[in-house]
Amino acid sequence: MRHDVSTRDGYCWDHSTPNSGAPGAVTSVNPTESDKYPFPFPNAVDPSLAHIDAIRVRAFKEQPDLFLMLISPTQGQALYWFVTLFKPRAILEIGSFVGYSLAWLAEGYKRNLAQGMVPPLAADGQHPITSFELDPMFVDIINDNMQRGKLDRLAKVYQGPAQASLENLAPGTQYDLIFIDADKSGYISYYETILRRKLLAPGGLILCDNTLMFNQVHGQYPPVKRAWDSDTLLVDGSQDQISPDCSPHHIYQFNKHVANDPRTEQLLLPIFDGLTIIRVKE
Ligand SMILES: C[S@@+](CC[C@H](N)C(=O)[O-])C[C@H]1O[C@@H](n2cnc3c(N)ncnc32)[C@H](O)[C@@H]1O
Repeated sequence: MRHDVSTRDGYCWDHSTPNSGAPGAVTSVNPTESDKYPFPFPNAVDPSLAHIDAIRVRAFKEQPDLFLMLISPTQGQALYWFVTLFKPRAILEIGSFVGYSLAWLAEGYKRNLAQGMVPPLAADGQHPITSFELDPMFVDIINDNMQRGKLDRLAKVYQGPAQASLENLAPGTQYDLIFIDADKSGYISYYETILRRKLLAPGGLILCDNTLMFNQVHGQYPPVKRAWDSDTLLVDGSQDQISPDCSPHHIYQFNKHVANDPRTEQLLLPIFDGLTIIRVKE
């Protein structure tokens, strides 16, 4: 399975395809090209965190058609850095799939715990990291992956539609870091609910994935030959126009919504498929 997005779309494509089955073992998207032009930077992923790749390898084996729903290893490391830099006490993820990004968040939290940078785990068993996932089958896989990685005491996944889960959070619940990576049609609503319900703690950050949507959200999202729908991962080469129902359109609307919102400020980091950081203006 090859994904040659890098050359066509001009991306720094770090979502190489695992194929050996060994955690951390990845092959480049285009071995010929990378042999000719070796990547001139240090390893994208800290080798001491390579064990997290076991989740990616497993997803590639068990859900090959959905594999590209995962954030990339570099993005995973970016999440880890956010957690270890900002030391959030409570984290929320919206859209978990098999728990790959969740594992990066949890590993960051684990490091903060070990260094005494966050309070010890609550005696009542409460988890510092909460994640929402719609698909019950994925919830089972996430639980298994969290147990395998010994992260199950840190992160708990709740099954159900994220909008309802957000509405059901107890009044006063707040998170220092919220990562949004579920259905793109829900982004504006999740963002608005977070602000309306004051779910973001003072000084907190919202991170949103896929805000470049594979180069399809620039300007007026010009016609493309390839349409990406993140919910089904459908690649439809016959499409000349992006449909108003598809993910690039939703992300375009979301980016515009956030850019025009005087309550917040944002920064789009062009890591993999775009990661937007949002904070409330003080
Ligand atoms: C892009 S994947 C998440 C990938 C994950 N963050 C990672 O990188 O490891 C999006 C996930 O959101 C879930 N999802 C879609 N619609 C949802 C909804 N309305 N509520 C909760 N989860 C939803 C999908 O089932 C899918 O597992």
